[in-house]
Amino acid sequence: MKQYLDLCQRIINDGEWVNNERTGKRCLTVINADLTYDVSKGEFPLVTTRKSYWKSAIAEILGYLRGYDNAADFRALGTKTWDANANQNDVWLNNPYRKGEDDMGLCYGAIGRAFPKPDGGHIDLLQQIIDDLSRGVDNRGEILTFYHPGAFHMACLRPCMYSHHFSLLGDTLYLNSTQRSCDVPLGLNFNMVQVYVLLALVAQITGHKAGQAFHKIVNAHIYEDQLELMRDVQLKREPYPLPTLKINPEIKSLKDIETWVTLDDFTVEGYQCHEPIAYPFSV
Ligand SMILES: Nc1nc(=O)c2c([nH]1)NC[C@@H]1CN(c3ccc(C(=O)N[C@@H](CCC(=O)O)C(=O)O)cc3)CN21
Ligand SMILES: O=c1ccn([C@H]2C[C@H](O)[C@@H](COP(=O)(O)O)O2)c(=O)[nH]1
Repeated sequence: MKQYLDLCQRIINDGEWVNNERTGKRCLTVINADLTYDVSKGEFPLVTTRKSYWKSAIAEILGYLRGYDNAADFRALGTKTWDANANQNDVWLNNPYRKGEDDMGLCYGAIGRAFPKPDGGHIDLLQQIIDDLSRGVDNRGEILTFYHPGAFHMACLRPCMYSHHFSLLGDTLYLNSTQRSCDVPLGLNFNMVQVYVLLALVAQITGHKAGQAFHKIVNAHIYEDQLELMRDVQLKREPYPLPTLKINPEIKSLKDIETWVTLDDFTVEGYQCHEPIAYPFSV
């Protein structure tokens, strides 16, 4: 929690104003932040200085792991977070590749579960990683990437947290996740939860202990219409102790994640938080 609040404060103290063409808004911006979550110690990084919708965050990462490319599928899992990007952005609405209502196009899991090969066909990057890790192999390139510049024109948004690199040391699994662009008041709330859950889940289904997750953020920003709420409300609050996350131990394979896992398989214990803050969202 401290590392999150420190980053927010750093943006306010040292950030520079940058015009963003896509959203038409200015963002107070810093470059480079490194956050660490110790999954082995159960340090679940849930923001306590406002109500944080952790179920929505877990639904997003489950949808990515399932290879979803449609906001309706994300809603069925329990999150509306893709509705706006799929259905309210004029550039995407006028894109000839958009397949209709709720389509997100070729991004996130739609790439990671079926990465197009230059010589034809696809690779299921996640399945390959799970297979390797399950037999104790780390080939030093266990990288789940959602980043495919050749598909950007066929997607509603480029992936923000675009790479997840798993490593095995003995029987402990580590994760390095990289994010190119980060909406600190809204997105990062979710992204911290997602990095933690990704390591915990993959460790569980591949039969390893979870170690640390390292989260690298390149462009960390606060939109101009979010600044006052962050500076004058959220940062004035004292954080509470971190809660803990429990994952159903019956989740044992990628197939389980793809077929029957729901948000009921995740519980958060001891979550004490301040009042919600409704930050404006930029489409
Ligand atoms: N500008 C922007 N920021 C983001 O964080 C973001 C995008 N766009 N587009 C793609 C995804 C969608 N994500 C989202 C979208 C909406 C919320 C949001 O509205 N959160 C509210 C309510 C959450 C709820 O009720 O489930 C929040 O208070 O956290 C958060 C993350 C993260 N990403
Ligand atoms: O997981 C996510 C997804 C998106 N974001 C934020 C970061 C930016 O504010 C926007 C994306 O805009 P770009 O113009 O494509 O950078 O969404 C996030 O923080 N976390």
